[in-house]
Amino acid sequence: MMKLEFTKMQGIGNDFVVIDAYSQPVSLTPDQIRAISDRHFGVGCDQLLIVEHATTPEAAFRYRIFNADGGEVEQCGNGARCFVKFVHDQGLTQQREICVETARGLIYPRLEDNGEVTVNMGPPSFLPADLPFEAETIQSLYPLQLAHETVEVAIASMGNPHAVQLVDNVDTAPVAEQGPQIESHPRFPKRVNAGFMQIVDPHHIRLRVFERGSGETLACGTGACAAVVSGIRLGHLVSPVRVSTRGGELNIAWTGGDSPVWMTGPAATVFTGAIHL
Ligand SMILES: N[C@@H](CCC[C@H](N)C(=O)O)C(=O)O
Repeated sequence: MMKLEFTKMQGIGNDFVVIDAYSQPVSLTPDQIRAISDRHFGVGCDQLLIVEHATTPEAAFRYRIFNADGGEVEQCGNGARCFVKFVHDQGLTQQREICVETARGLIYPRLEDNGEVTVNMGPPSFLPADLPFEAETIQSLYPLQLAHETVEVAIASMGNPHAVQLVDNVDTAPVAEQGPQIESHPRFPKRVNAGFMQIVDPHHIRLRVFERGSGETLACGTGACAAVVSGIRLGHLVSPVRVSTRGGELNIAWTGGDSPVWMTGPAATVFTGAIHL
């Protein structure tokens, strides 16, 4: 039996089990990740994050992201902010601006004086092949056939794939019914995160996200970036945009084109512990 120490963290209610594999070697199987993530039989989290040594000289750390279903994914916005707080609190670095390696390249989070974290999330992509999404042409909205209706989605990659639809009211949006259908729609061969965005005004949206591999979460950082860049591209939003989720608020800024998306928000430690695997 293995005893594994962990830190439980959250970024506006999107919760994480964070493992330090920088100070000692740790390797987990998908079954172990599912067991730790389980809310009844394990610790419980939306994603498990593993902090490791970088494999490239530019980066100070590498961090790997696993959904609660055990699958490894490319990017995680709320996780990136928790990662920065984690490496500071553990004394693994004194640097406030950190170059971090992820499965989809380098990102640059910065710990602000007020304790919030700003992350340069890199530029978005709207190319179907980058999600991937099966489409013949590049469009700003794509019709998607579901079991009982057709919805229109904007697609965006923030390193990980997102399909965002506009809704009149997020409180009554059919997230539980449509979320799983969109997540596993055959036109998204690697599945997708399904966002439901309500425009409040050009600088404010409300958002719910049914996440690939985790179900609906209280917030999704990359989902917030994808929703804002899609809303700007569709002419509904103007940067910067305040994103209200069920777990809290993020600020997202994007000046268009190949410029990076900037995300600012909080990150918090909930408790530390050890689990026997
Ligand atoms: N909660 C995250 C996104 C985590 C990964 C996502 N479920 C995926 O499969 O791409 C965030 O804050 O961005």
